Amino acid sequence: MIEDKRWSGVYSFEDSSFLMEVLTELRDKNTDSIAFRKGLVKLGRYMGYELTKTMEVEKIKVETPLEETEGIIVKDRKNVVIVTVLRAAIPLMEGLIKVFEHARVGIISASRGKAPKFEIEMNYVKIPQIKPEDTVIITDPMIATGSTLLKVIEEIKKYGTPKRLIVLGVLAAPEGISRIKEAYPEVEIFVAKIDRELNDHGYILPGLGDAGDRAFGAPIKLSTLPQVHTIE
Ligand SMILES: O=P(O)(O)OC[C@H]1O[C@H](OP(=O)(O)OP(=O)(O)O)[C@H](O)[C@@H]1O
Ligand SMILES: O=c1cc[nH]c(=O)[nH]1
Ligand SMILES: [Mg+2]
Repeated sequence: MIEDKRWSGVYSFEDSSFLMEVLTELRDKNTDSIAFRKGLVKLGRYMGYELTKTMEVEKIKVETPLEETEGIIVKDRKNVVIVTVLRAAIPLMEGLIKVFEHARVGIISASRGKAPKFEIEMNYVKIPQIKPEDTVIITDPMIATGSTLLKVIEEIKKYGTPKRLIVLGVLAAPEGISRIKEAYPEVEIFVAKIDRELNDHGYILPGLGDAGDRAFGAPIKLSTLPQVHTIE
């Protein structure tokens, strides 16, 4: 993992050829949604594993069948709250929870409106109580304008003050990172890669497109459905 010099507490995994290969598959426009979801699960799992390297460990004694020896436990692994931002973070969370199997899980729905306002609709929030010993990991694959995460972090803070507040994503734009770090300097950000910029519609370049749509298919507005059935 590499700390980006432009901010403090912002890390990418560009030094991991394995993670960069998974990211390359996600970027590819020909990758279908099955492979896309699998890629996100993989990234969640292996970025979660990398994250454990930043956690406090405690030395313990362990009895093998033959003799006593030294071992360790990663203390903070047991005090994790994963907050999943719908929709695109679902597969990422599936991978992450394999590393943090004790995690309590919060779910927040967030949907970003169109440019230039990027208003965030957030109407489903279920978050467990956050304790001082907790590490909160917010999972959202894309940090674009940062509007979604600013609103999500503001909400999460109502549930308690954790030991660490971490954002774990796949791609980020510098604009989004700067907005989050300005508002919440204590938040740590871990992403597979920091991309170049945003386009006029708020999409990350070179990016991977709309993560939610690529993982689950593009939603349609009910009003555009042909009225083939009537419900009596
Ligand atoms: O940093 P921002 O500019 O706020 O954009 C990032 C958000 O956009 C996407 O969600 P989207 O609103 O597309 O919802 P979806 O996951 O249901 O597709 C993505 O999953 C982030 O939550
Ligand atoms: O590039 C982007 C920006 C926001 N949300 C996405 O899914 N992709
Ligand atoms: Mg989307």
